[in-house]
Order: sequence, then structure tokens, then C-alpha cells
Amino acid sequence: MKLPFAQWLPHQRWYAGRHRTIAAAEPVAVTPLRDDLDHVILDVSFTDGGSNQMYQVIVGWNHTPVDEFEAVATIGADGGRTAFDALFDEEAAQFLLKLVADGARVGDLRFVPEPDALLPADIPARVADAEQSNTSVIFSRSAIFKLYRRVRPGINPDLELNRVLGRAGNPHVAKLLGAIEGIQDGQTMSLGMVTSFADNAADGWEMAMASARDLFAEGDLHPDEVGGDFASESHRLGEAVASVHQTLAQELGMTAQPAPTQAMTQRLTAATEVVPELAEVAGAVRDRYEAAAATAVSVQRVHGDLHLGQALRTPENWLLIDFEGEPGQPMPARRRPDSVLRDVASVLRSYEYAAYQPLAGEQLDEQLTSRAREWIDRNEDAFCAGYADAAGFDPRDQMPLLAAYELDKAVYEAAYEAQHRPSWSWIPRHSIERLLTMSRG
Ligand SMILES: Nc1ncnc2c1ncn2[C@@H]1O[C@H](COP(=O)(O)OP(=O)(O)O)[C@@H](O)[C@H]1O
Ligand SMILES: O=P(O)(O)O[C@H]1O[C@H](CO)[C@@H](O[C@H]2O[C@H](CO)[C@@H](O)[C@H](O)[C@H]2O)[C@H](O)[C@H]1O
Repeated sequence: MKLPFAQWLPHQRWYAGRHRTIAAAEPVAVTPLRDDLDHVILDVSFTDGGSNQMYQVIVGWNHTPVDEFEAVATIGADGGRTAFDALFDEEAAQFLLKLVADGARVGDLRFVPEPDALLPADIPARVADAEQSNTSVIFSRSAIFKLYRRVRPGINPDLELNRVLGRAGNPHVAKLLGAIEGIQDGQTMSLGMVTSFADNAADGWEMAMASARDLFAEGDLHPDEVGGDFASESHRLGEAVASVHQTLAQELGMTAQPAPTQAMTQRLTAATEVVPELAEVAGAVRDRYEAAAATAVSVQRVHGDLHLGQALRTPENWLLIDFEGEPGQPMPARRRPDSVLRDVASVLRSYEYAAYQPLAGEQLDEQLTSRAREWIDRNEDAFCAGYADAAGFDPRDQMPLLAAYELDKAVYEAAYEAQHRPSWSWIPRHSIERLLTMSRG
């Protein structure tokens, strides 16, 4: 197969090597699924000599995707044939779903339906237009099929935890219907999963932003007096997160370990290389980590990168999605047990983002900033109270540790924003300053 993958990859939203120069992008495993459909694992090397990356592409030959996707989906020509990203082709996507329904095995690929799952057949399919790190195909509001793009040997926690939670009947995840797994270097490699589609769902980030915007439109009113108050939703979200944590602990166990202050310190050092300004506060941040060091921590499997955009509000309840952990972390680190406070802290961080992001570009005047703070406090309190109602303990009772997790997340975000959205960098930097002031007082 001779296709211009190296030219095509940098135009894909999910491609993670954009800041590096590709030396070569070679297919290392090609599994024919049909005469006109190949499953391909690409090995991408870089001129900087750093570590290679692997990507997954399903190549459809001479399948013309719908017009609006032609540019993004056309990979190039090989001999007399033209190759397309087959996920943009409805019939090819339906065929993949059928392989899952049939429990097919093709070469090293395993298509695995969940026991008793009903997979929809021959229904309209369309790539989701959200700009995401993977590619999802929606099957007529009944199922969503996510194909992981950057793949690594080993089990992806997204598939692993959705499977555990789905089989345990937890109501706060979309039910897993099936998966695609492969073998790479003798190890299982998660390649994709199918879950039920949550129809009429709203994303927690959009809902929270709408609430914050309502608040700023009524500068004189307090958050509890404004129409779009989000606190009751935050309370229910806290209950949902606690329920997911409880099921994960019951199914996969719990243990105790020292507070992860060493890992936090290492992360701070790495982030300071990306954001040199962090050096000014690094000593104070390390002090906060030290304050948490004496605590023994109960650890278990957690979401690992929870934020309001990873919560979907259906007409019935909140669902948590995307259990992949932090992008960029190696797979073993993403599957490492951690405190539930990791997830709690990252939701608390998300409230701060939702309240401050609408103020971007504005002079941070005192009135708006204090309204934003009230909104954040109100929703954080409601979230923690909801968590406490379901879990039997309030995360805020573990304060030096919770504050350390919040700081650790904000440090991660400072580096993340510098690399992805420099105009948002002020949000985590502002938060780090505030968190340091708070913990001193
Ligand atoms: N089960 C689902 N039902 C409805 N929409 C979903 C479901 N799962 C994901 N989505 C939508 O697809 C988007 C991408 O999902 P996500 O799991 O975050 O993918 P990625 O790994 O590509 O970031 C979400 O933001 C959400 O809008
Ligand atoms: O959704 P991903 O798993 O790709 O997570 C990454 O991107 C997130 C941004 O979409 C980032 O989240 C940060 O921004 C959010 C608003 O866009 C905010 O709600 C989060 O609190 C904040 O951390 C996440 O950190 C990153 O890993």
C-alpha cells in the first residue's frame, strides 16, 4: 500500500503530532476486511528522532464519501484506485457495525459484541461533526461507534471502564454494546467501542456556560436569583460521579497508598519547561503538595480527566463519557488507581473554566469577577453536597489533599493551554494564584 499518509495526517483534527515533522508514515499492519476495505495501523516516525506514534485508519477504496467530507476523507491514490477514510462512508460504517454484531474475527482483529447487546443493523450512519481526539460515527440516534485514532498496545481505560460499568448496570454511563480489539506486539490493543447513543442529551459544559452567561447578563443579580441557575444540576452531577466511583471500587477494588506528591512535583517540573512563568510559583505549589504528603490515600480506578464536557445530561440523568484519561499520558499511567479526589478536583476546575471563559477579552471588573466567584462557589458546593449524599463523605473534608489535586490539575492545564489554546492560558494561571492564596489562609 503506497498512500500519502504523511501528507494527509496533519489535516486530521485527531492527529497529535502536528508540532513535529513527519519522517515517514508507514502501514505496519494491513488487515483486509473486504476487497474494498482495509484496516490499517500506521507507524509514524519523526525527524526529531523522538518516539514514534501509531494511528488507526480504515481505508476504503473507491468509496466516495458524501461531498462535504470529500476533502478531509480523501487520502490519495494508489495505482488506479483512490483511498478514502472509510468512516465517512455510510455503507462501510454499517459493515463495521455488522462485524461487531457478528462477533467476527479477521486476522488479528476481534469484533466483540457485549453479551445480550442489540446492535442496530442497516440504519443511517454519519460521522459526528464534533472536533474530537477520536472519530465517532452516529447510527441514527441509537448507537455511537468511536474508533480510537492514536492507538497504543494495551487496554484503553475508556473501553475497559465502560465495559465494567455497563456490565455492573451503573446508570451513569452509556451502555457498552461492543468493541474492536487487536493484537500488537503480543498484547491486546483497544481499537474502538460502540455504545448506546444518548438522544436529546446536552453537554455539561454547554449547560454550565449558558448558566454563567445568564448570570453575566444580569450583572446585579446573584446566581441563585438568575433564571439559568445550575446548582441543582451540579448536585445531581455530584451524585452521578459518586455512583460511578462506588461501582468502580466495588468491581475493581480499592487500596491505600501514600499521597502522589512525587508525581505531582514531577508534573510541575515538566509543566514549568512549557510555561516558564510557573517557576515564580513553583516553590509555593510544592509547599501545598508537601502539606498533603502525610495523608494516606484510598485509591481505586477513576475517570482520570473528568470535566463538564465529559458529562452528558439526558432527559433522565447524567452520563459520564470518555474514560480515556488525560491525552498524552502513557496507557499504564492512565490505568493507575488514584484517589476519587482526582476526579472531584477536575470537576471543580471545570466550574472555574465555565465561569471565567465567558469573561475572556473583557476587563476583569470587580463586579463580574465576584459574580463569577459566587457562581463557582455555589456550583462547587452543590456538586460536593451531591457527591456527599451519594458517597457518604464530603470531598471537602479532605482539604489539604483536595487542594493539592486542584493545583495539580491547574498546573496540567497551564501546560495544556499553552500548547493548545494559548488565549485561554490566563484561566489556569489565575486559578493557581487563587488556590495558593486560599491554602495559605
Ligand atoms: N453515548 C453518547 N451519546 C450521545 N453523544 C455522545 C455519546 N458519547 C459521546 N457523545 C458525543 O460525542 C462527543 C465525543 O465523545 P468523546 O467520548 O468525548 O470522544 P473523543 O474521545 O473523541 O473526545 C461528545 O462530546 C458527545 O457530544
Ligand atoms: O476532552 P479531552 O479528554 O481531550 O481533555 C483535554 O481537553 C479539555 C478541553 O476540551 C481540557 O479541559 C480543560 O478545558 C475545559 C473547557 O474546554 C474545562 O472544562 C476543563 O476543566 C479544563 O481542564 C482537559 O484538561 C484536557 O485533558
